[in-house]
Amino acid sequence: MSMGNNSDDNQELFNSKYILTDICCWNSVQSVESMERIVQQTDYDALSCRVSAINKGYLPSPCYQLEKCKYLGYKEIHLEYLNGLRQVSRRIYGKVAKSLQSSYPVMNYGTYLRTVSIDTELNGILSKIGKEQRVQIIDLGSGSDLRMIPLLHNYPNLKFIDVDYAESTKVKSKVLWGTPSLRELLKLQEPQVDQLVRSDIYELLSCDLNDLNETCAKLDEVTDVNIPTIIITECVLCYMTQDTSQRLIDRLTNLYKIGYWISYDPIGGAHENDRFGTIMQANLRDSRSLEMPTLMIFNSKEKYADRFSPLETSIQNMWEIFSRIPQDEIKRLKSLQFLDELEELKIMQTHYVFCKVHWGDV
Ligand SMILES: C[S@@+](CC[C@H](N)C(=O)[O-])C[C@H]1O[C@@H](n2cnc3c(N)ncnc32)[C@H](O)[C@@H]1O
Repeated sequence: MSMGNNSDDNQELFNSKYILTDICCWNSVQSVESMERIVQQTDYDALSCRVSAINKGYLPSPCYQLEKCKYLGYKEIHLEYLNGLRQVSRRIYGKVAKSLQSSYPVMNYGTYLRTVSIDTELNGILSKIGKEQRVQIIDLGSGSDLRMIPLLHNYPNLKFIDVDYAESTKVKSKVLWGTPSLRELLKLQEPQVDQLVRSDIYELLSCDLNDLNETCAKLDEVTDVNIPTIIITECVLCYMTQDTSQRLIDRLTNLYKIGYWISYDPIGGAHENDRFGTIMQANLRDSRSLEMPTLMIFNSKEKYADRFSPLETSIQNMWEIFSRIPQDEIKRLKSLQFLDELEELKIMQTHYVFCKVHWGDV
């Protein structure tokens, strides 16, 4: 078994606490809403988790994000975005603020781990490519993520494309445009009626990733298939079906000649006594009518990575990544909040994976 302690007691703890709050921070049953809207709302959780990790000092990480990635103004960018969001939508801001109230240390650790892992990997790839040749990042299901801002600042040869449902991109577009500092950092042009903000270095695309033709047609307009391309799916493939996610992977890894894919997702757990995935699915279904169709299909690291076969792939669970954090950084993390649930952190983080894929040269 890959995940250590798996007792019923621990699973019940998860049932009552972490699984519910990790993905689903408010409890209203939303059976009347379409699945698209329900999935789209998971971005508010991701944003509130990030803001919580910033408020408590987990992010930005001095050794990973500041020293290695040279991210400047990380906290300020997020607080400005949050302020902008309050102007654009009191409803969404209220949801984000509400879920901030239920942020546990294990969740802050989880947000820290996923964020620094992706940022460090992105920085490593971009440094390897250098600043001479053009490169592009496509963040599929980007939600409110703001990592394009420090990356675009540090890499003048980079173009960044954020992709999400129309509702998400509309809100993000309004917030970015309505916040002068962010507008300036991204060199944004004023959006035309019914259009999204854009600039030479940044594109915000609205499309449903399940609609492959629409997605490829829109990407075709703003990307170059011949330059190195980094694709990010952070907590996104888990909301798609096996078929549609596989078709997306196959199509994009064929389309872009030189590519890197960074994917982060939960996995259900493969051991026969492992109830993490089934409890998570039940909680999501009951509390939000939300489905993760492949959680139990790609339930191990090996099965998750297999989706990218035969490409060069490496995959780790987040507990493995946690175990390699330098002692100084661990000491810093421990000073932020009292974490008495190390076993729970281990169970949770062995059920999240960080997958890196590469194809073509460079
Ligand atoms: C849990 S949030 C993660 C947001 C961001 N990647 C992050 O980690 O902060 C999932 C995001 O994926 C988007 N998403 C999921 N399925 C999608 C689809 N079929 N088409 C477009 N966006 C999708 C949602 O709208 C949401 O913004």
